[in-house]
Amino acid sequence: MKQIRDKTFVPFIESESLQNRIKELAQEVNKDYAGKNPLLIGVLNGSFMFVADLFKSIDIECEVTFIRVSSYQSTESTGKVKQVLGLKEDIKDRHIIIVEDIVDTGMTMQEILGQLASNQPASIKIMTMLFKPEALKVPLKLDYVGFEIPNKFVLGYGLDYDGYGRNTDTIYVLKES
Ligand SMILES: O=P(O)(O)OC[C@H]1O[C@H](OP(=O)(O)OP(=O)(O)O)[C@H](O)[C@@H]1O
Ligand code: HPA
Repeated sequence: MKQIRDKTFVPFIESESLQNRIKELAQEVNKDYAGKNPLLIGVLNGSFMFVADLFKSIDIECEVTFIRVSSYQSTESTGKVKQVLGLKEDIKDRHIIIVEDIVDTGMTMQEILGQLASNQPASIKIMTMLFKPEALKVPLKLDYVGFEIPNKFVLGYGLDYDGYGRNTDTIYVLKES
């Protein structure tokens, strides 16, 4: 069990399962993007651990960068998605893979997609480590999904509760009271 502020979390996805799945996702990228020099765009903060582990298992020519968007406070979405910040690279005619830790309502990803698509990339695909199908509020095609999970608040391996709890190699879920 793990206590973060006022909430208790229990183990949900162990490190070994996570790492095995990440290696499989990297193999898919190696196969799908050979010779295409893709640009991985990680969405900060949550994706930083996932991107780091994924990137180490990608062995084709490939670049990585990060953008920032913040929409969550506490354990519920505020529904307000801010602007995408920090993209310095020219993505025109590039093959883009957006890498997220989690797609929950999908609002963040919808906003990112819209803003990146307006820069005329050659292609855009989405990779997310976790996906909550029951929480999705907007139509989204997710190209690479690590794990589909129930609509429960999760923590760890980059995911936070009010900024805390990101620093674990296991993913935890909020304990039912
Ligand atoms: O599908 P949605 O309902 O839009 O939620 C997903 C977003 O929420 C989290 O980010 P958050 O805004 O918490 O910022 P953080 O990555 O800095 O923790 C997560 O990293 C996604 O970006
Ligand atoms: O379940 C979650 N946990 C942490 N951050 C999140 N951002 C969207 N959903 C979640």
